Amino acid sequence: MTACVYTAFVSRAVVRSAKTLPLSWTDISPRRYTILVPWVACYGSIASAPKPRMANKYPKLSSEDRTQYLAPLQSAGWNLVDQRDAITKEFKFKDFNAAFGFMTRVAMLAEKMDHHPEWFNVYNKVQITLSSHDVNGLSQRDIKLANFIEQAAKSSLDTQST
Ligand SMILES: C[C@H](O)[C@H](O)[C@H]1CNC2=NC(N)=NC(=O)C2=N1
Repeated sequence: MTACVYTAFVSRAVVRSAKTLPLSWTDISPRRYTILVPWVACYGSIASAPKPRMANKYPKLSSEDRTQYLAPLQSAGWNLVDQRDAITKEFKFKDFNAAFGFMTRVAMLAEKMDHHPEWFNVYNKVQITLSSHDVNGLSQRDIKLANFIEQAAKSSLDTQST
């Protein structure tokens, strides 16, 4: 940290003294080394500083969360996947155009959320599975995306085949 404070003070001097770029390390004058070494030390101290541990904004769903948020989705046709903590649902549309339009809308939000569905599309069918890698299971991210998917599918109701 001392190196960082020192570095801040000499920054201006570095800019002023760096009129020409050195051709090799041996061309750097001892004066410039006194500036360069603290820079390296400064970056080193920042890089090796322990990263503050932030509580996960989207932790794994608790059993209360599951009753509250998963149950309504299960009633809407989402199922738990065997052998892993994930949910899945298959949507069927009128044709490929309707299916792809739906996927496009979902893709927009997924990218914005940085949370992407595992999905499989053939013609008018779209199978979707949701899970969160960082918690190795279901989180609020999956709930948010699943609820949006439900809305997007509903708005394609006229194009959704039953
Ligand atoms: C590195 C990147 O931010 C992560 O891999 C994101 C991207 N998309 C993701 N999608 C899903 N479904 N789960 C994740 O945990 C996830 N994490």
